[in-house]
Amino acid sequence: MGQVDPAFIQALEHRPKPHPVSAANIPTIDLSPLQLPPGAPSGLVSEIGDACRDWGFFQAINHGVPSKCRREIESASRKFFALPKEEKRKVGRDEENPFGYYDGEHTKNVRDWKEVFDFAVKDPVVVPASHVPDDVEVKELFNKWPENLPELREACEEHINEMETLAFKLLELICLSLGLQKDRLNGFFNDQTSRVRLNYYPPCPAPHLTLGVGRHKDTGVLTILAQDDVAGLEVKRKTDGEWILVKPSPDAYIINVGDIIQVWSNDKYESVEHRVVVNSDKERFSIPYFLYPSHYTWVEPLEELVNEQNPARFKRYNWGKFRATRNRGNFKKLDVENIQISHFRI
Ligand SMILES: O=C(O)CCC(=O)C(=O)O
Ligand SMILES: [Fe+2]
Repeated sequence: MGQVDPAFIQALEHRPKPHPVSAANIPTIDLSPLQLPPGAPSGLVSEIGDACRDWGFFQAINHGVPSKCRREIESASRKFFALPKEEKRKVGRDEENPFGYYDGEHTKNVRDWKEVFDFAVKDPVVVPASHVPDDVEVKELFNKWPENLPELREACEEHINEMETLAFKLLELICLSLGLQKDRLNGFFNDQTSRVRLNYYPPCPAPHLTLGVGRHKDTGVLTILAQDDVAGLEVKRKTDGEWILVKPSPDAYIINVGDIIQVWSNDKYESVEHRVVVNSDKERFSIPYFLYPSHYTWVEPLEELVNEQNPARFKRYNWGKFRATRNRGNFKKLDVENIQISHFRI
């Protein structure tokens, strides 16, 4: 324990189990029916609906993303994190702009054993100037790219294009599975605030005491994650609360529904807790793409999905202000719990 700063040490009940459950796995869904002509019969929509309802997570194969694109961003990410700290800090995150490199993130007030590099899908992206509810001012945020690694920017921009296509296909499938028109949600993304994170989890001398990312739920609409061949992601199984280690599968993407889908669907699809365990000898890389709506979106249960028998379970909240409030907590340790959708529960 002496080797690790106490800021990283998890409370006893949150430490990783020595023998995680890995016999079970999240559902695997073959997306190749998306290549069929429209209207062709397939069980895809109900498979997606079942996975979203029962797990909140699934693994997508035959997703149509070229493996070259995946290899290029993975390789550029490795090169970036291998740079000296001073180089990485040249594109460091600051209180004004949350994009770029950062190695001090806290999840639920415990420091994560990781380094990250964040960038927005739209550059610049428009967000609220502050978390203060009455402040209507907005600001533009620009991505920061390392000058000495131009291939990082190229690979990331290619990745964004591929992920965007996949994200909107998945969103259509999720809409259909909820009985909605397939484009029902598209209007929320006109000024989308989506972002991508490169995660680097260095080997850790005390993996039994720390986490790469503490338990959390993703705040956005959905997340598309590329993980490398080192296991680390654990998903909380809905049936019994057990942490399930997701087995890496080359080329697959791991999809999970975020808090916004939970609210839109009025709890039909829950945003499920997950975390990342680290290990003492292997480094691990992962790349989540977080699909986020326009900052001015008011998130609330969709009117088609509420009625007298099933009234709205959440009050509406403003997405941009929610994120701005959350970003304060990620940047420094706060004395209060981070903002959660549960605070808007009716
Ligand atoms: O690294 C992973 O496998 C997951 C990371 C994650 O959950 C996140 O960044 O929100
Ligand atoms: Fe996450």
